[in-house]
Amino acid sequence: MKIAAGVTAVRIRKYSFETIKTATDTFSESNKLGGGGFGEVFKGVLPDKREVAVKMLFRRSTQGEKEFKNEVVVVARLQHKNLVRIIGFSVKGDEKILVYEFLPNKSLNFFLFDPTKQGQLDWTTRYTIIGGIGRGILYLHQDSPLKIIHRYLKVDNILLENDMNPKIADFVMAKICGMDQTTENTSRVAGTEGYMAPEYMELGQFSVKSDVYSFGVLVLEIVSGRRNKSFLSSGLNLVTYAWRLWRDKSPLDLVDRAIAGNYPSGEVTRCIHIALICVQKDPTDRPDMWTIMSMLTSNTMSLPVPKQPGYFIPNTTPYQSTLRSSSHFINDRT
Ligand SMILES: Nc1ncnc2c1ncn2[C@@H]1O[C@H](COP(=O)(O)OP(=O)(O)OP(=O)(O)O)[C@@H](O)[C@H]1O
Repeated sequence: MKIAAGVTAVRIRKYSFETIKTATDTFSESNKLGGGGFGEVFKGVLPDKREVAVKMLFRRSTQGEKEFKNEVVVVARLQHKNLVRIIGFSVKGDEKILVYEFLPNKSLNFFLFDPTKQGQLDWTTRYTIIGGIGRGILYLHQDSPLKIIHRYLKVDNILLENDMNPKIADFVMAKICGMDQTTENTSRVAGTEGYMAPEYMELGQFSVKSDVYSFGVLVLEIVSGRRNKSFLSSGLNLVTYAWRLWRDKSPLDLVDRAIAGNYPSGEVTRCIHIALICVQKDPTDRPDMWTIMSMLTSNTMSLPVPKQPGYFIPNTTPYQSTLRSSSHFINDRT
């Protein structure tokens, strides 16, 4: 398959199902890297000895084919240091498979939330990861041949290279928008609890600003080493907790104990400040990714005072929702 991407043509290969089956040792449990709402991921070795990650979409998923084509078409056209690279795909009947470059460090969650590995993420590494994710999103929103809203940003979808360079993965939910299009609506709200902007969960409205919201949550998680949804203290999640600390003028209480005392307080405070600007309730108050990146890279640019953050508790949803796993949220609105 050859798909034009701006001036560059991107080649992705179609593999036979047998090749993929052999590469993954018949999708063996020992090769399984993980799985979520849309499919399972296995490590594989191609006949040319290249290590790959093979994503097999769930067969019975009614959205399978659509999501599959979406991911192939979208990812094949994207080329950036902070986006995972697609190598090929395979289709056999109902089986739909995507083949990606393999990243040996797997995803950010394996480091961030594991007490034995958190220490490997010193502040400099965390700051570099934040910058890389931001550059990846900026490329999607503005610099790539297409304007793309990812809609599925979360630590589990941030893969890490050996040098800890982050790469955004999982484009099953990605949406290509017209360059002048600002907001879209969907009747099928899907994503991960804790990362979805309130207007997306409540009204099905998504835009680049809903990705900005997810970026803000990611930054708070990277700074604190805690998951937004699992961190509940007296009814607070990470976003509301960070906001309260900010208001009480003690934002640094948020910082992960694994890096206690080992960070530049000014830079960390600025990151928390920027994250709170990203998670503001009203999407029009959230700056675009270009402005966010300018804020991150300049120490002199003045930052607005963040307004109250937005968040949404799925249990209060007025319409039927389906949780495919504890955190995976799909909401078909009628
Ligand atoms: N290219 C890759 N290289 C190495 N590991 C990968 C790669 N792609 C995915 N993985 C690992 O497989 C796991 C499962 O991937 P998957 O895309 O199903 O993500 P998920 O976030 O767990 O699920 P979902 O996105 O469907 O909710 C990831 O968390 C990651 O650790």
